[in-house]
Amino acid sequence: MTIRFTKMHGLGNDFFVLDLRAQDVELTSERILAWSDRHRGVGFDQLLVLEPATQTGVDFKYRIFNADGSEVEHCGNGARCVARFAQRSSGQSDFVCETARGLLTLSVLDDQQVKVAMGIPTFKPSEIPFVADDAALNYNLPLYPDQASQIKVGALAIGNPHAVVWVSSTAAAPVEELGPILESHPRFPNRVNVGFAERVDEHEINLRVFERGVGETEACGTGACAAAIHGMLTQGLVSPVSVHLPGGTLQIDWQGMGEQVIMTGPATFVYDGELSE
Ligand SMILES: N[C@H](CCC[C@H](N)C(=O)O)C(=O)O
Repeated sequence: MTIRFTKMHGLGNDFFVLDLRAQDVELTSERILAWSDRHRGVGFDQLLVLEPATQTGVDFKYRIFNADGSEVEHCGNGARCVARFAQRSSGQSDFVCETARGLLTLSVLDDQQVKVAMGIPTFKPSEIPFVADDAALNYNLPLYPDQASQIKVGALAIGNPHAVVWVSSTAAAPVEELGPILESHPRFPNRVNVGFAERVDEHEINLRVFERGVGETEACGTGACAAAIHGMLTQGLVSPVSVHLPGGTLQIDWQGMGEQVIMTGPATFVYDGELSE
């Protein structure tokens, strides 16, 4: 059989876009892992799947799988890419898509940047999920079972779980060392995306993200939202916040608790491909 896909990226966070509204392909772990392999397959950080909408007033369903095959709740860079992907075939510029954790509103702007209403962030431990008696802006997390060393983290969810660590320099941040430890920390029962953020000024931060199920990526849209939001609450950041990631910059707007967080940034087509299986 021939499987049609499109390679895209959001600031270097790269995707395999599969439109199952137009073809019938069974998604198995074996297939996802084979496709994500950067040496034997196509290679990607996430697989983005479009499926027919299951509710009225929605344009399509949007599912996300990490390179390790895990299905997850949200992908911000991916949302911008599926908006431009859907625009290419429909001519529409505004979409409502359903995800595992709710509805997203996507708008392709005249300059081909994409604006996404990413949902309402939560700090409730049970909704992240994160093991804690009460919600707090920061937690002192023992890094190892011996409790010898602790690290101060913020914990919140943008549909998907995020830990935020503030550092003096993202360039010198221990991403490779602490990323995997925090990603699989027992206090995050579903694992977690780990952001290392540096405050530049009240409207700018630098950010590197060790993503759950992938490792460090060039950019992370939900991670940018999580760091900007946490920074507005604890680092004196003021909306809008420009988040500088290794792959480029995203703009994050947020007006406070209970409000949608809005992300704006690019989405890029790389090529259309076919796999024969
Ligand atoms: N690794 C994430 C999913 C992709 C998020 C990221 N690529 C984005 O742009 O938000 C997770 O396991 O929740």
